[in-house]
Amino acid sequence: MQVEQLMNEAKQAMKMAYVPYSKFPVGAALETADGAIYRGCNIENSAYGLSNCAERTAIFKAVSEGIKSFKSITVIGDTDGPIAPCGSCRQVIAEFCAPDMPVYLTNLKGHLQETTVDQLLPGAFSKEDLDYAEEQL
Ligand SMILES: O=c1ccn([C@H]2C[C@H](O)[C@@H](CO)O2)c(=O)[nH]1
Ligand SMILES: [Zn+2]
Repeated sequence: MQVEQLMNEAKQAMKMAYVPYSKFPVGAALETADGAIYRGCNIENSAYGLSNCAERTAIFKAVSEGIKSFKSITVIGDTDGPIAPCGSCRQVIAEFCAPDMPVYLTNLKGHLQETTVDQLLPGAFSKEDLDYAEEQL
């Protein structure tokens, strides 16, 4: 799918954000291997720490429906430059997406930064680390 279309999907998702505390809506559009789109928004809670980011909402929606193969993720917020995903989302993206998968970071001004999963979180802790430790037992 064209990046302009992905940005529009993410922008539509942003409208669904539940952000009474931060008033900072974020939207994400996760493109599956089959070309389907899972939208995600941030969903906050009065117990602030329970808030879920847009990126993780999109990924958890897809994974909960049995989809674990992805082509790209696009994230949008009303930031000065391209939005920066938080550390938790970088780790969750690294869990399900290939290191070379494109990540499109955007904002309402239309700025676009194309990066990759590995660039977002170099040296991510992963399942392979756990597998290795288990082999040593
Ligand atoms: O990439 C980002 C950055 C922030 N947030 C959310 C978390 C919280 O709801 C609000 C302010 O941090 O924005 C996201 O959803 N994605
Ligand atoms: Zn996050």
